[in-house]
Amino acid sequence: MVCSPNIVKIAVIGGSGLYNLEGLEVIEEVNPETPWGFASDKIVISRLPSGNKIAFLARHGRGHYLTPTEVPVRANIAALKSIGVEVIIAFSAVGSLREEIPPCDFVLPDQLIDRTRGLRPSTFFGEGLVAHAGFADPFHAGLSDLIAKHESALEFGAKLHTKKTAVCMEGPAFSTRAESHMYRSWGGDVINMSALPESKLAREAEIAYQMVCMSTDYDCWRENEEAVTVETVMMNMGNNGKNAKNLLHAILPDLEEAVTEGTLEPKIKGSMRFSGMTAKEKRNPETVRKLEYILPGYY
Ligand SMILES: CSC[C@H]1O[C@H](OP(=O)(O)O)[C@H](O)[C@@H]1O
Ligand SMILES: Nc1ncnc2[nH]cnc12
Repeated sequence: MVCSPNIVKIAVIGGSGLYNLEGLEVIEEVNPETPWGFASDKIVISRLPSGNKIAFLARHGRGHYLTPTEVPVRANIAALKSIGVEVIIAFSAVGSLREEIPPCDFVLPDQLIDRTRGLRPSTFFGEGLVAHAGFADPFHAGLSDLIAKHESALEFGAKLHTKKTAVCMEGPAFSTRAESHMYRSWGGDVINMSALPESKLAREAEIAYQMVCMSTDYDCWRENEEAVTVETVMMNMGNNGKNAKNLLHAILPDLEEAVTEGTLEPKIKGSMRFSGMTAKEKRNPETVRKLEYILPGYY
């Protein structure tokens, strides 16, 4: 029997080098049309040993055909929300801006610097409905703590670093050396092209979101060292992909329990309920209708 997909609470977004979850029984693939279009690829729903389900979405599509700027992030988040997702673990290949984060180490950032350039739709709001999400802490502390407990699942001598700052740049070209030095001076620890608007849209959709960064290179700030290339990134993606799966399999039992029992803190569900600013009579009915898809009954 095919179960209803409408109770998949945990999702994984896979980035560069992580295009599927192996070793799980795939139940079905879904591709809902959201008010913001279709997701990057079909969402693959698998059964966990416990009987619970998990959703997987390849950020750039399976086969990696979307640039970071082209990823339909609103559709991705809305589609996950529509199948019941409450928690997202998002994997991302990152450049390291710190000596102590070598390639193959993992990082759980707790802060974020936005260096995207306004090319990506980055909110579900606007067009006749103004609302503001709290985003002081862009990642989920409870999820981060839960993941950090499983550092020992990492192979190849990889370490897991917590409470770091990620920089999200536009791309697709990598940074200049001057930019890389600037990000270090700003306090950036790792850099990618994917943390935004993904984390922000997850917050607007009331989904608990933690990015798991997998270091692939030292970007281009090290004097007299070769700057990052796709070749460097690919070289380390094999080990990182294996460790991503190791980590995921280690955290899932705790994560399933926390999600089932509703013990993850802080609570994200309900955080948008009083976020709206627009007077009822001034709200655009079309926008209200679209928002019903992610925040039913709120506006
Ligand atoms: C392949 S290097 C640049 C690319 O890698 C990261 O992708 P993802 O976050 O999906 O793993 C980074 O954000 C860039 O998009
Ligand atoms: N150096 C880098 N800059 C931006 N995104 C990246 N993803 C992996 N390495 C990166």
